[in-house]
Amino acid sequence: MGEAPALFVEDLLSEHTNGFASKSKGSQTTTIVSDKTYLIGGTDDESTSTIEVRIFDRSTGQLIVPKVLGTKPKQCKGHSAVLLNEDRILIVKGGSSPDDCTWFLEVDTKFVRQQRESLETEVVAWSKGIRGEAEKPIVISGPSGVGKGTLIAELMKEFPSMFGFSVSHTTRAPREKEKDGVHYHFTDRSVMEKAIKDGKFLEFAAVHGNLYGTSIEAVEVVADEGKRCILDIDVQGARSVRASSLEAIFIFICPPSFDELEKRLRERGTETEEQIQKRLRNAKAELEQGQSGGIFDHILVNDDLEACYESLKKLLGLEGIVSTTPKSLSELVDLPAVHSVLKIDQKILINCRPAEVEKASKQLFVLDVSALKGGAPGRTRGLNLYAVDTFANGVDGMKQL
Ligand SMILES: Nc1nc2c(ncn2[C@@H]2O[C@H](COP(=O)(O)OP(=O)(O)O)[C@@H](O)[C@H]2O)c(=O)[nH]1
Ligand SMILES: Nc1ncnc2c1ncn2[C@@H]1O[C@H](COP(=O)(O)OP(=O)(O)O)[C@@H](O)[C@H]1O
Repeated sequence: MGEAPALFVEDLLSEHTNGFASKSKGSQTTTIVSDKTYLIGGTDDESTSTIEVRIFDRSTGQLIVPKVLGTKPKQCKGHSAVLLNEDRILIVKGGSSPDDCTWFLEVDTKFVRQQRESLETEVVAWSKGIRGEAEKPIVISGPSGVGKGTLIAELMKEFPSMFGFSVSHTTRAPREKEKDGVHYHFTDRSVMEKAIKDGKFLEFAAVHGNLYGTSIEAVEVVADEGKRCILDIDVQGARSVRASSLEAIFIFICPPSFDELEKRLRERGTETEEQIQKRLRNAKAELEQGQSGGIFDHILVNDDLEACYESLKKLLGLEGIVSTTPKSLSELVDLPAVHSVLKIDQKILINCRPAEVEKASKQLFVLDVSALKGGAPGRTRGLNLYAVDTFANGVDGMKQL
């Protein structure tokens, strides 16, 4: 009996690895997607702290260094690569913590195709894999002074472990109480324009005479904390996000009347008269566009603040929910550097060599990728990782991590 399950898996792997998974040589993997070969990691340049990507185009014989979007994964001791659905490569990092071991290199997803067209160059995008059901981001729009910031602040105060704010970049000057990196990343126009050109932004728009934009990193930072992302962006930005591959819930906030909007804006006391006039002029168009359909899933009227906040909580399914702390992943084992992977339908078997594993009972993991959601820009959600206990007397059972 003894080693049977482990041997069985080894046999499967040695028989099929070349057919399903990528070839691995040292710390580099090569994955073939139509006429391109993706070379991941293993560059001779010791100075890079992240996993590098190059593409060998077999039709032209050229080696291309693509534009890489998204936060790159940090170097690791060894990784495996598996092609999924012809549009993304799953990377399983060895020697990495459980919350950093699964990454996706998107090579032909909708987002990558869009970016390839707009940046007119070869593009790939990294997206970190997140286990479990992280909820869709929430986009909140509405005219200046309607109460977006107030409602978001209440939500974050009541559910601090559930929501995280996407900190936008802007070229406008900070208000007295605004902090750089908390309310906005206050930026020079030339710096922001360059970052936009480099593909670092999910969306951007000129609003009230300034440039505002959501960086890909702003959304990723929130997902990495295991939180649901809230974006406070204008109608043009909401339209861009709607057209992008970021799945989100879109909410438009309306004032009870135009006079009330003007009153709130004046009483806030953060703008000059000229700025107030500009914001009120723009509010007319925003209200028309916001309510005309096509962009927003929900429209809320912010008349009485408490009533509006309750409606917001209701549509987000938060009624009667008490804030919880995210589950800690620290008790899970790290994947060893030496491991092999095998794709069977939508399940990836990750086999860890017994000698490398601290706990011999956890030498086989199953990564279920059948319910993937999201992806670049942002994280890939819905991963399911199980450890299969392979004790001496056989497969002992599956334990969800
Ligand atoms: N498109 C876009 N709009 C943004 C972004 N950040 C903020 N905005 C919008 O820019 C507008 C002006 O924001 P702000 O100057 O903070 O003024 P406020 O709306 O009066 O508080 C608002 O409609 C915001 O929703 C962003 O990253 N992208
Ligand atoms: N329902 C409401 N009734 C009265 N005042 C409100 C209400 N909601 C927000 N306010 C106030 O209106 C002003 C503008 O709100 P704010 O959240 O800054 O708007 P926005 O972020 O949409 O520009 C603030 O002074 C805020 O305290």
